[in-house]
Amino acid sequence: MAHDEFSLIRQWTSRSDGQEGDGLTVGLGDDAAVFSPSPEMEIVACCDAMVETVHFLKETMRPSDIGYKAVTSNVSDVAAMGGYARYALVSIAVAPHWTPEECQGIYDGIYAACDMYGVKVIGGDTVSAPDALHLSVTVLGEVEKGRPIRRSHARAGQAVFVTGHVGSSAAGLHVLLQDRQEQQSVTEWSGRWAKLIAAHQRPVAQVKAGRLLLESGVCGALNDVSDGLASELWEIAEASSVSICVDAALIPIEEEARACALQFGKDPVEWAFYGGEDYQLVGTIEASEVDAVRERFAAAGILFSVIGAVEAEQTAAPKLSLRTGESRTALPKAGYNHFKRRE
Ligand SMILES: Nc1ncnc2c1ncn2[C@@H]1O[C@H](COP(=O)(O)OP(=O)(O)O)[C@@H](O)[C@H]1O
Ligand SMILES: Cc1ncc(C[n+]2csc(CCOP(=O)(O)OP(=O)(O)O)c2C)c(N)n1
Ligand SMILES: [Mg+2]
Ligand SMILES: [Mg+2]
Ligand SMILES: [Mg+2]
Repeated sequence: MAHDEFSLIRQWTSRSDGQEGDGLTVGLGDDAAVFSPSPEMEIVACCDAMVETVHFLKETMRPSDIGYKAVTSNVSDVAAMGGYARYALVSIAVAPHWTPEECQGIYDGIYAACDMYGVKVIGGDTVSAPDALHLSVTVLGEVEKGRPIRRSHARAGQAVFVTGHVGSSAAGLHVLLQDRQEQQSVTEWSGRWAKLIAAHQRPVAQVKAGRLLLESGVCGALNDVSDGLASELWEIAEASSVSICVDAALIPIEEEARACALQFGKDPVEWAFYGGEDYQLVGTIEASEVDAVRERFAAAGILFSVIGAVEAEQTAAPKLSLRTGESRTALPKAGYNHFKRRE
């Protein structure tokens, strides 16, 4: 890119001009940003990166999708603590095969997601990279003091639930990668699998669900689904020293994902447990409060499915098991893992 980084930064981030106010005393443009959290709240901080070839290819994501999803995955982590996001810091390392226009597209997606979640971009970093684009986003959010929802707070007897559908993003990715093999372009896919492709490219963080769960006061543990349902449930079970049993028939899998799996000879339950990137919330609630929580979710128009139960830890029994009819099988601790790939 034959540009200097200073003019590029100005170009990409001009939408952050004049953003001071409402707790932000120094916005983007100085050495660092300065802000105060709202009274009665504490700060929630997280950071997720996206790397070309690992998290996306030019064939699977438009530039704006990359920016949008990088913000979403962070807002989703804040939602999984019961909080809401307020500020974002964006670090981008640009490889030579990315044009300034494509990078502008990434920022269009970043700002689109930030507008949607009420987040201000207050800083970042711009550097060059030799061979792949890296995008790292840090989000700072807020949650009521002393009330963040922890993944270690699942208790035996609680019900296990998940919001929305799981497995759709993996289905969309499968279609996109199939498409790539057939040398088509992402933009040509608007037909049959559009919903699944959108689930992969433009996931939605479940902020409202997280807030609702915090306000209910009956949520035990909570995680967001980035690596797959199995991995997230394992994390909850390990952190809480409990066992979890889920029922295969109760896993909310979209009709389109089932049809897609059928077409490509894949297993939709496998996508749900081991696919990842759904950014739904999975957690536990007091069993006696299931109906009340279900009603709150219905009123908010959010899909809420009870999928299993928390059990006391038993050394001989598996941490995570799947009930299919009368039989019960152990679910391995697998899912997306950066250094260990599933066959
Ligand atoms: N390189 C790192 N340095 C410091 N902390 C990290 C690093 N990578 C991950 N973490 C922390 O480890 C925990 C688990 O990370 P991760 O599995 O990526 O969570 P998630 O799936 O929710 O994004 C988080 O608290 C995260 O902030
Ligand atoms: C080209 C391509 N191949 C594979 C994937 C699948 N994939 C990449 S990373 C990932 C897991 C989520 O990313 P991670 O960095 O682990 O996020 P975190 O768990 O930290 O939120 C998945 C399912 C993808 N999105 N794109
Ligand atoms: Mg992470
Ligand atoms: Mg998470
Ligand atoms: Mg991960």
